[in-house]
Amino acid sequence: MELAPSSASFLAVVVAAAAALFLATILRLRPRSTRNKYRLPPGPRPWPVIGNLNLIGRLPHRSIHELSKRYGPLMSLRFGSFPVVVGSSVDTARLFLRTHDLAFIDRPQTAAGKYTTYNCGGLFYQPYGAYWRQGRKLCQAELFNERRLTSLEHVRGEEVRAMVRDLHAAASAAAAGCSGGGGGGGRAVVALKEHLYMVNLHVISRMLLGKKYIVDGSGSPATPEEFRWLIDEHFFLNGVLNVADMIPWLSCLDPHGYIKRMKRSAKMWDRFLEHVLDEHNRRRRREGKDFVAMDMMDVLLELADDPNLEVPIKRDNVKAFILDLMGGGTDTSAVTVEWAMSELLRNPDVLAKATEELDRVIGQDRLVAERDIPNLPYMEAIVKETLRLHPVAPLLTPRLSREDVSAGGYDIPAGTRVFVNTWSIGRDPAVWEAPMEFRPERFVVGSRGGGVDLKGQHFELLPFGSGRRMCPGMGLALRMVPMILANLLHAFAWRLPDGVAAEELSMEETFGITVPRLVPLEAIAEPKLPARLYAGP
Ligand code: HEM
Repeated sequence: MELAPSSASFLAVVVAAAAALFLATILRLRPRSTRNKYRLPPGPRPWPVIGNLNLIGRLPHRSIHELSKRYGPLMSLRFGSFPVVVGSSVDTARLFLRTHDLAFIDRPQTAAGKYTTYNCGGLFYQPYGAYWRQGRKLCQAELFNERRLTSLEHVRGEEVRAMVRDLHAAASAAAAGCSGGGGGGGRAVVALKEHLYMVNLHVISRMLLGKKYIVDGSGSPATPEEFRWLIDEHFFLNGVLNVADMIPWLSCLDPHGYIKRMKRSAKMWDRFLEHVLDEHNRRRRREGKDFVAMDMMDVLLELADDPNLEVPIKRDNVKAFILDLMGGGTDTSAVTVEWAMSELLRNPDVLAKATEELDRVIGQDRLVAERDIPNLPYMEAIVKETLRLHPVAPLLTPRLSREDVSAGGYDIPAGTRVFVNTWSIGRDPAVWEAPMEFRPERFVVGSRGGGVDLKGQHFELLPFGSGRRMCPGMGLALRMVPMILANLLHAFAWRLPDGVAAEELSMEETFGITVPRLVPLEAIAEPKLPARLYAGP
């Protein structure tokens, strides 16, 4: 939800003009009735037209965190025409996501949903109802159940080994001065995020589409670079605070140019998805009666032909579904591992302990396999600690109340946008000792947080949300993130480029639907295992 500086000044002009023009009328027409009829949670007084948008900065979770300190853990805001409620404590998170789960299960419909996901045709923007339930069931049955995930362990193993191979090649090239090295004094400086994107993209691509589509020379309509840009753009546009969503009469002006960008990104996605869909349809036609569905796209296309389906699936729904899952499966885990590596490079003691655990459990003559993860408790604690301080979606993703609800002594009217600030909860000194310190030890069995998991049952740690709408990809993410991280640490010795002190490493964030590092992490990777282990799958 970022307001770019130029857009912000344009917004200021529009808003000032609008406010001046409409002030008198609006003040008369202001929804006093809402305030009178409902006992809303406390919050700052909204301005006409803009509501409290003037209080929300470049990083909304931080602005909202500051406001919550003043107005309390259950707070009312107004974004343009829409009422907003924010929960910033364990108790309010429980109210929204467990006690009243069904009342807050919808999502607001936005321009991004309309333009970038086939008119909200996938899972993410879908209102609660038969179609959404059918989609979630399908995900569980075809992709994310334990049996299916286990059967695809070899796919994840191969792609992680390929990532280690590619990183080794990039590090060697950088060390030899052949590519974007520099700053490492002849050492191997690598841009980690690119590798993290690709490993996640390849895994989700093989799971959904049966093969890797985004590889050079594959005939795909998008190159790896274009696709990475497309995913970044998609996540930015779907998280951005688009003022036109909040002040509907501004939407025809498209004040920030976001809608134009959404249409452009949608076109590129569509070209890619049509290519994949056509390829799948050709095999179906070729194989006729012998056709067997091999991947999620096949399953969806078969369902699209099924006249008995509870809610019909159309071609655009197939594409929207795949798009939501490809986006969800690529960016989130990459962002998490990049934050984990940033924290480890800032905390050499933690890095040393993680390395010691890997050396002891895995040894020096193999890479880490998925089945090793349960034997690496410190690694698991690092993942939890990373997601506590750097939840990928700090405000979860916006929910919408379907009915009037009384919660925590206040009223929350139907149609209110609801956020849970997990970023605040992760920093709450009433919940966490020394909350600003990166201390995985707090999650090790026997310590106070030893029993806290991140699967939506413990409201102090909710990176995947909780309740019926929580992340369906959690099982995959909890396999990918520790597996990638463990192999990065086991296969390479890492340090910051020469001249960058640990305490100087920037930890600035940028905001979209996920919150990645503002500046991609660059670090020196030195191989430390026998050469044959870098040969790839
Ligand atoms: C570290 C990794 C991940 C994190 C932290 C994460 C987090 C989240 C969160 C917070 C939500 C919103 C939940 C809510 O509204 O309460 C969500 C929704 C979603 N996630 Fe994830 N996610 C991750 C990985 C994945 C993966 C790997 C996939 C798919 C392959 C995925 C697919 C989705 C989808 C489709 C939704 C929308 C579900 C719906 O609205 O019904 N996510 N995720």
